[in-house]
Amino acid sequence: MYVRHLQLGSFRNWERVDVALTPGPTVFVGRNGEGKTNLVEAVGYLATMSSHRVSSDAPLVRHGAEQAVVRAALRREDRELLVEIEINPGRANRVRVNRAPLPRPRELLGLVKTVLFAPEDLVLVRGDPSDRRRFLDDLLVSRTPRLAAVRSDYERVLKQRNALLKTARLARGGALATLDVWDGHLVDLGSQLLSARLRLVADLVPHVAAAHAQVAGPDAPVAGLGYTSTVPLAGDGTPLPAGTALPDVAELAAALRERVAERRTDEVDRGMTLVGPHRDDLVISLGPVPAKGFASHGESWSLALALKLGCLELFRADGEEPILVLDDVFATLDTERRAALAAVARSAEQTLITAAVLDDVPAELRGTRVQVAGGAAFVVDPAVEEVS
Ligand SMILES: Nc1ncnc2c1ncn2[C@@H]1O[C@H](COP(=O)(O)OP(=O)(O)OP(=O)(O)O)[C@@H](O)[C@H]1O
Repeated sequence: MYVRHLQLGSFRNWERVDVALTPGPTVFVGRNGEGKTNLVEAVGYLATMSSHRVSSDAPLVRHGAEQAVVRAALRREDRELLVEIEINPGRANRVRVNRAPLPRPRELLGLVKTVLFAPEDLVLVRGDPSDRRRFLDDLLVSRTPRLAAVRSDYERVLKQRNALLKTARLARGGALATLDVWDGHLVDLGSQLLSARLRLVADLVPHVAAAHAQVAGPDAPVAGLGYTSTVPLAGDGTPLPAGTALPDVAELAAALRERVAERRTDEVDRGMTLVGPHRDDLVISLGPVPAKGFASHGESWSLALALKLGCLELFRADGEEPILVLDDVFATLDTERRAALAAVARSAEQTLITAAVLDDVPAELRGTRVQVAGGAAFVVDPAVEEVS
């Protein structure tokens, strides 16, 4: 899949911009603050309907405007796909696909596949569990779009249940009867989400390990993934060996139900839901030790990159070719890692790269260049450049 044309209106610093794109690598180059990342952020938004840099939509709308528009013509095999998104902070976004409005914007999720690697991804290794949960859930939804509803329903149930627990605490247990109903929803949706995450982590393990060996070299310790949960699981938090047998949804639901019952008094005391996938974590390890708190800066970078390249290979194993986005990453990588990433970037159907300094980008990726300057983005014709 590749973006053939990108048009933005009132998105970040762009009042209006139109860029025609081609398959293969494209480098967006320009001085700091010209809007290069904003362009690729919009491409990422097509896939996840969220930004890789901020957690809400408001900063995406140009100062002084009410809404932002992202419009992209994509090509997937021989088919054209036109995606139009109106970003309306504080109100529902509106999405059209091939000019037909989608009843629910989230129906877009899964249609456009991207793998985006950016400096922000260091939080996957060093950040909070919520950063890793978001990574897992975005990937889940992209691979299995029906899980978008499970994810958002779970979040809604959690909110309602937390509100009820707070009331229960204040009213000294008065609202507990209603809590049983919410427990049922929590268990039903939570076990589906948990099961899907465990499956996803198991599927990712071999791809991340292979990508890490490619990026960090064959002598580096093996990168592993595990999952730690508020629901007791066999081997909790330890790296999942390839081919691990996973519990099914019914087993997870029974375990979650039991745990919810055990923690009820604590939950009422604290006025919040203490059990469920919203408290879980993806554990990334390097050899025998967890990466968080142990891995050096360079090792953390390699792991974050391996996670993203693992996603790319996972999509490929599903028969999909996602758009690869590399935002501002080459300048921070050493020679070996640059070469490893360049090899992957060349293999992708489309790779969109941003860089402030062209020389930081490996020469084999510099073919097509979009100069970003003074509120405009224009493709540089190498023939014209040679003459000038
Ligand atoms: N909502 C917004 N409205 C207007 N301008 C914005 C908005 N959000 C961000 N900007 C501006 O967009 C500009 C460009 O941001 P961007 O991160 O894309 O730069 P860049 O070209 O990738 O720079 P760098 O090389 O430093 O990474 C910044 O000057 C920022 O202030």
